[in-house]
Amino acid sequence: MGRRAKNKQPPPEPLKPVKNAPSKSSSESAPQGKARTANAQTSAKPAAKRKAMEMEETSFDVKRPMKKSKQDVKAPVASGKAAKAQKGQPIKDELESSESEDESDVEGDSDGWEGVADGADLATSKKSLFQGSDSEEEEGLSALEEDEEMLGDDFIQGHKIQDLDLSDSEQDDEGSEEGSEESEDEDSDAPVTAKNMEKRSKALERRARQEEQEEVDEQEMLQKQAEEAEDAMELDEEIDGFVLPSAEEREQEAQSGGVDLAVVQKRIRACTRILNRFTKLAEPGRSRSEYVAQLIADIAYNYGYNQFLAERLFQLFTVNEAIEFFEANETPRPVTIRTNTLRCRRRDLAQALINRGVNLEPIGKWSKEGLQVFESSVPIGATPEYLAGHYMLQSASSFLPVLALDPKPNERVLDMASAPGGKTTYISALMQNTGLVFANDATKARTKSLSANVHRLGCKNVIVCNYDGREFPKVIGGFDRVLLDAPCSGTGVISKDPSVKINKSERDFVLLSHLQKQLILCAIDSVDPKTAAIVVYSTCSIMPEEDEAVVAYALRKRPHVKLVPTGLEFGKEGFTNFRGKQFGESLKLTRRFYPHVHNMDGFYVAKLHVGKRVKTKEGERNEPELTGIIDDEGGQKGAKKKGSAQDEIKFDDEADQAYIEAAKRKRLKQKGSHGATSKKVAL
Ligand SMILES: C[S@@+](CC[C@H](N)C(=O)[O-])C[C@H]1O[C@@H](n2cnc3c(N)ncnc32)[C@H](O)[C@@H]1O
Repeated sequence: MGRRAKNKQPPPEPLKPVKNAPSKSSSESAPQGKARTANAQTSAKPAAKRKAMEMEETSFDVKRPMKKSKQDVKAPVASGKAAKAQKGQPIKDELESSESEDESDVEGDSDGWEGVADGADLATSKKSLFQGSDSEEEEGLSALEEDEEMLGDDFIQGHKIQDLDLSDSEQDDEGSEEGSEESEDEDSDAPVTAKNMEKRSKALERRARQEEQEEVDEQEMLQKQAEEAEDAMELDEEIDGFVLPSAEEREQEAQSGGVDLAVVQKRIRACTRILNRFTKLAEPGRSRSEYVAQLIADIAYNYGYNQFLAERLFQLFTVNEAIEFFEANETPRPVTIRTNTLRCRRRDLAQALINRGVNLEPIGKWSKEGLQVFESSVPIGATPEYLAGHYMLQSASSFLPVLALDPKPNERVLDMASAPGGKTTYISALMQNTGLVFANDATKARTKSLSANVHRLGCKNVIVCNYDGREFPKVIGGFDRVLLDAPCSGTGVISKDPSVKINKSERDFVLLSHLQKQLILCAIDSVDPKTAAIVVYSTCSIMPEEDEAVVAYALRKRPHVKLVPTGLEFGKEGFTNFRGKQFGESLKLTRRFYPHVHNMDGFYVAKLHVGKRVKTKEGERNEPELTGIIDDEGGQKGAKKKGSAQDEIKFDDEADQAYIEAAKRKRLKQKGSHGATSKKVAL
């Protein structure tokens, strides 16, 4: 297939739960140590109807080089099929042949959306999709030359089908038919006349189609129920002779370097089932916590997490949901791009990319700029359109904080931690290149890619700067809006960066949470106190201590700040409490996004309204002390600059007392070894 790349996942369907088609790896064939599907039955098939509806709602007008008749247009509904049809084969044939070609590629095919191929295949595909995303011109140009060679008959044939799917005019026709449906139905008892004959026959056809669909739906439902009952029976049989290992046996197992993955996966299924129906299925005398401990240990082993993180993540969900979450982290999320509206319109970009052999469709009706790429015969990070700044490779979830921020033309906006600039350039575009965007990042090296993106996308209202975010508002303040897309642990993006599975410890979460608390207060203090100002706080972590705990802290420390609705149409409510920690009812207004629910990277978004400042009793601001810059990997990088705003800041939060003590001890120790040099604090 050469440079051809595939991304067969369904698009993000944030409004309805989405289950990823699981990787159907069998324990026999996968290599030892590689994470495997433990609970294939937890994944559901995506519904073709839903996809088709979404596509109709969000499709746009793309020119059709070879227009088809209206009948021809009816058949293809889902772009998974359209993707296959790129080679010019009739869609049905292509689907059939694809099923026989690749057995592992199954779930969802019958719905018109191909399931996800095995993890390794997708990982490779995704890599090739992104090839050249560093904007290396040479690679981009050679890719272009290859592309031009590819634009032959296949391209034109594929194009016909692609266009049919995306046609607006067809949609319009459908729309007008829909609109007249009611009146026709009302008249259905009236005698047939020459005048109403056509309408009546159309109405009958439509009704027949509807009934047919209902029948199909019912059949599918019955089939699903039967499958579930069968699965349940199989599972019950499987756990029939299941004996939970004792603590000693677990210990022995660990010392011997672990057991066969097939055994571990079987145990995961058994423990999940037992925990769901504990009183009926548990062994007498064994406690729930014993099963939970075994399940967490097995999850860590099967999916390759350290025990600490597996446990922390497990605690966020119900048992079944936890398995779905860990499973979802084993497959990449859909590849998405954002149209740079400063340079082009989405439909023109779509047309240009389709002409190059890219199969895509709108991301969903919640975004006017997003496109999901299903398949591409060219590296999506090196097309001429990419190099000309017509789009940004950007994950769907990272659109969300900017949508919540909702920047307006002519405003002054601060993007406090902005490199490499996905959100900055989006903000700039929404402001139509007016006003001012301060794009700051503490890591100098990263400001290079930030500047490059700002230039490539033609953002003329952006100023790039390189400060520790905690130096604001001393550097400059009075902003209308501030985005703090905070440095975080990345627990939401494990499918993208699997190193998170093993390189995070308790200490990282403590340090990050502390830095995030410092940054959010500085973000709040950087807005103009006289105007109705907005701060959006976001992370690509799903850990409450980096999300709700940080926002709750800011609300406590800044009584003039209130949470407001994010304005995002989907997402789960933020936690109001977690494992004994109370965050407050208003935290419901914040939003959580999960890979297994929304088919996006895990993300957290909170929108804060900053009112007039109230002085505390002491007439002082309560702010935490500086610690150091945390880089993307969560490592400590630097320290505060001498004489900066934070020199006077005192930290006084009881909740972090233990942390302060530890920091003091460390500082004293450092002083001992480096003399009196370190007024800079580096923990
Ligand atoms: C999640 S990334 C930001 C991604 C960016 N908003 C985007 O959309 O492309 C977090 C960024 O925070 C920066 N950072 C880390 N510590 C910082 C600090 N103390 N002040 C400002 N930025 C910081 C990192 O260099 C990193 O680029």
